Amino acid sequence: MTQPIFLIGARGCGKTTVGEALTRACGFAFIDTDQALQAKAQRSIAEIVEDEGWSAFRARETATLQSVTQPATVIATGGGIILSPINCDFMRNNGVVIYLNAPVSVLAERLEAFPEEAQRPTLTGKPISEEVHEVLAQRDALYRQTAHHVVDASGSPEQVVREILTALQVARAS
Ligand SMILES: Nc1ncnc2c1ncn2[C@@H]1O[C@H](COP(=O)(O)OP(=O)(O)OP(=O)(O)O)[C@@H](O)[C@H]1O
Ligand SMILES: O=C(O)C1=C[C@@H](O)[C@@H](O)[C@H](O)C1
Ligand SMILES: [Mg+2]
Repeated sequence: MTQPIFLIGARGCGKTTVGEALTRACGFAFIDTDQALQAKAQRSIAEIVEDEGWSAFRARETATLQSVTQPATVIATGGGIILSPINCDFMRNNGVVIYLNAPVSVLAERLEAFPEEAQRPTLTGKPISEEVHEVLAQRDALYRQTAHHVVDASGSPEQVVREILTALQVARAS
């Protein structure tokens, strides 16, 4: 299989961390849309949002997703990639989409330990755990609708990689 693998899910579910580990396990290349977008703009996401607003960031995100997609690549996306139906259709039609699903408590704990505000400017103005709860409630159904596979992302990165590989093997065998 050389179809691109798209990792989707909430901030802190581990798309970047698990994506890097997954590439080592399956020999694919790795691309992260947040990192590619910031490198091209030569600005952080917080700076882009402050200068241009969220809708301009979202337009850049769609362009980035399309430009980085290629075979044999694991693509870690931004947490809000599913807000655009264009992105959802694009990922479903051009690869395998995996939702890294983790409970609010796990997400909030990780984000509180490593907030990385330059990449994750606030979405609601609320404290992290409140924001994670509110945003996941709005987006969980979108992640599920877009994904071909839902994987438990609350374990270690190595465990999550194993779960992804199992989901892909089961899908290939059936
Ligand atoms: N499976 C895991 N076990 C323990 N810690 C993890 C795991 N996955 C990620 N982390 C930690 O949680 C933090 C957030 O992870 P990461 O940046 O990979 O999330 P993300 O899904 O890419 O978030 P974003 O949507 O903001 O890009 C990092 O500090 C990372 O080390
Ligand atoms: O959840 C979100 O809407 C975001 C998540 C991050 O990965 C970045 O893409 C950006 O901070 C927006
Ligand atoms: Mg990330």
